[in-house]
Amino acid sequence: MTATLVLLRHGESEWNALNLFTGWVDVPLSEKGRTEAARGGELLVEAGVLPDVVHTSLLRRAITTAHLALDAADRHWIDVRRSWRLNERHYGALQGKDKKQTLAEFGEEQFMLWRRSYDTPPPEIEQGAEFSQDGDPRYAALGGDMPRTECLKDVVARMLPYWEEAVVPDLRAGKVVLLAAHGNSLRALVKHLDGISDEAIAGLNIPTGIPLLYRLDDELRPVQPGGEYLDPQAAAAAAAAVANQGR
Ligand SMILES: O=C(O)[C@@H](CO)OP(=O)(O)O
Repeated sequence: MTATLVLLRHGESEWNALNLFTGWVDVPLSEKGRTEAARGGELLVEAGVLPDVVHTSLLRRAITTAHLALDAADRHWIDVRRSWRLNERHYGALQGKDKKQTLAEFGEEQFMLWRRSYDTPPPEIEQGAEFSQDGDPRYAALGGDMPRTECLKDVVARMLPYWEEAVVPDLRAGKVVLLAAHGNSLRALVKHLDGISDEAIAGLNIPTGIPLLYRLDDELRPVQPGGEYLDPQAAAAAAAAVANQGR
C-alpha cells in the first residue's frame, strides 16, 4: 500500500516580500501569500488529494496557509497537530536582516554558507534581542533547549523525532497527510525522504504555496524520487526565485 504525503511551504510572507531573513519570527502572510495558499488548496482538489490530517509548525504563516488551503479544499474540519519541530530553521542573529545587505556586507561565500550549507549555523541571536523568541509562551516548555541559531543539520535532528512519532503513524494508518511548514524544515524532510547528500541539499529550493505530493512505499521511500509538484511549471520558476534571493 502506498502512503500519501503532501508537503506545503507557506505562501509568501510579508518578510519574504521584503527579502528579510525570517526564521522563527512570526510574520503573517502577504496578500499574495494568502492567494497562493488558497490556490494550493484548489490544486489539491484538482489532483483528487484530500488530506485527512494536517501537521503544522507553530508559526502563523504555516498555520494560516494550511487553513486557507484546507478551506479552499473544503477540508477545514480535519484533525490538526502542531509542533515547534516543524518550525523554520532558526536564523540566529540574521533574523530581521535584509538579505541583499547581508550579501553585500559579508560576500557571496559567507552568505551562501549561512543560507544553504548543511552544517554552518549563522551567529547566535543574543538574549533579549529584538527578533529573539525569549519569553514567547509557545516555547516555554523548551526552556534552555530553545535554539539560538540552527544549521540544516540541526533542523534534521529536531524534525525527525516528530516525523517518526507523529507523522509516520498517520501515514501507516492510511491517512492522507498534509504537512504545512517552511522552506528549510521541508528541505530537511525532503533530504531525509529522498536520501539527498549533505552537499547536494544546498541546491534544493522549495517554492511557496505549491503542494509537493509524495507517494511512499512500505518502507516510506518515495515511489517517484523528489515527489511531484501539483503545478510543476510554477514550482520551477518559483524555486529559481528562492535560490536568487538577495541578488
Ligand atoms: O528567511 C528565512 O527564514 C528563509 C525562508 O524564507 O530564507 P532562506 O530561503 O534564505 O533560507
